[in-house]
Amino acid sequence: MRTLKDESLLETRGFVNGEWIGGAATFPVENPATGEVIARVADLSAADVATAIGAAHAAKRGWAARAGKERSAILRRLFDLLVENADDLATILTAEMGKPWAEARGEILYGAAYIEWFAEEAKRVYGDMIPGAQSDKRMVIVKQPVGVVGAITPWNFPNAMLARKMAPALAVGCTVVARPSEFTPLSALALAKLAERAGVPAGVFNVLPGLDAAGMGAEMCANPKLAKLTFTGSTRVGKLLMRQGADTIKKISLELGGNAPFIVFDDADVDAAVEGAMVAKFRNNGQTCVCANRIYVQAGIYDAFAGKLAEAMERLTLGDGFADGVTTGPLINAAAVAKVEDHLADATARGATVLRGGRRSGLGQGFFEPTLLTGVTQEMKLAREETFGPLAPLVKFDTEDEVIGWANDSEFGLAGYFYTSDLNRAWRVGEALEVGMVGINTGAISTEMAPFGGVKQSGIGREGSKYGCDDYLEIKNLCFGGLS
Ligand SMILES: NC(=O)C1=CN([C@@H]2O[C@H](COP(=O)(O)OP(=O)(O)OC[C@H]3O[C@@H](n4cnc5c(N)ncnc54)[C@H](O)[C@@H]3O)[C@@H](O)[C@H]2O)C=CC1
Ligand SMILES: O=C(O)[C@H](O)CS(=O)(=O)O
Repeated sequence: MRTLKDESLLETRGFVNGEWIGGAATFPVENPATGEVIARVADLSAADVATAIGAAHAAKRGWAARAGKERSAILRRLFDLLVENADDLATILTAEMGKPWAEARGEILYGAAYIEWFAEEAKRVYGDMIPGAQSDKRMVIVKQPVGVVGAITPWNFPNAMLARKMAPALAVGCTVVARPSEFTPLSALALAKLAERAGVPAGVFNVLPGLDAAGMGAEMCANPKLAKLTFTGSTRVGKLLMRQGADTIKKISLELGGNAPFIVFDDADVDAAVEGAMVAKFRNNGQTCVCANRIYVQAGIYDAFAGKLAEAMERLTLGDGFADGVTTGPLINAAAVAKVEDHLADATARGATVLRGGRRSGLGQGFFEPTLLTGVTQEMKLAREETFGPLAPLVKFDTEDEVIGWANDSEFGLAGYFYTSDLNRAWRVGEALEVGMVGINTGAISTEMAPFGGVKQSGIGREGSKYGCDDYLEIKNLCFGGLS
């Protein structure tokens, strides 16, 4: 790994109640581009999670009692530290996750933007005053932090997905026990290191790496001192956590899998649609939950779009994320490559044609060539399941009604995209797509300023935006009577 300006940011211990602690053992973190072990990290346990929840529970009263402006100032300092250390944080992120360094640095700034946003929201947790139902009554509606929050996060955005959770939680006065993906714990531990430096008090933000994901998650779901669980990851695990939390009626926020349709109508600006598809499909090497998973192109422009997209894909340069000029890194692991190959094999066996790519790269185990497929149909796996990799499947359609029916024919409903020059169609299709977020003539929809989340089996709740604190607050009615 590249040398860090501040080597202390490469932290391998867990952070519990303001202390850096080791585990009974350690586990390796590998660079997905090279297979090199870049660090061995403390393998904490479900028992350690219980200890951390106890510490977070003990800390919550004092943290909630601080003025929002005080919490705001600490989060603002954390934002400043993230920006100041963005280069080192990007190096750590690229080393453990594989995305190109420039994209990793962009993620650090994206995660920091959530912290900046909620540093401001910390000062705006407003309530209401309701006139009494009787003349001697007045009702004051206050919003209070839910308490201890468990956060379980994925490997594909190891900084931003945790920042998107801990920022609103801390802003409103909650405390957090976080468990990052075993593939990418270092970015979360570096965030904890900077949170400590920013003045986040002991017990308020805890980060516990560990291999026993199931046991650590089960402890969060069962522990009565934990009020809420927030999870980003697969729909499979989200369903499991929801079931496990039922016994204690855990409040839950879920950011789960996607299967985004990307629709190009005959009246679209084809060049703009191609650029949008390059962003929506190949950002993070196709490893985002809002990636275009299906690309529907209307018959009149199908051949033109396919040819231009194939040409644009030549700009993608596969390689080690630390190498200059690389736009596309490795997939996270062998299982991810196997899923891409499974979807590709199923599609070609059912009649799809590989226009470009279609095989592993000679660069190493995690590298797969960005692939363009034509002749794809709804029956193929890659139209029904989330590929989470660099497959661009083109499906030809004839009418608007037909493509909306296909786009909505999914148990997922996170994001969708379409290109058109017809304003009436923009409203019709935007309102018809059964998703939480729609890109209209753009492939880039993610920002801290807008609510992020989905419908159907893509999740519950929204992250970011002026709505982003709601999931961390309870509403209480203070009813004053006997007034004269
Ligand atoms: N909606 C969204 O914002 C996002 C959704 N995702 C989805 O996540 C998936 C890819 O990310 P992965 O990390 O592979 O997902 P994953 O669901 O396998 O893992 C996510 C996290 O859950 C943990 N985990 C796994 N099994 C668990 C269990 N039984 N109990 C508790 N925790 C458990 C993992 O260690 C990891 O930290 C894709 O489906 C993708 O769509 C990923 C990022 C964002
Ligand atoms: O897929 C994810 O992990 C992120 O939610 C994608 S985004 O927020 O960068 O769009």
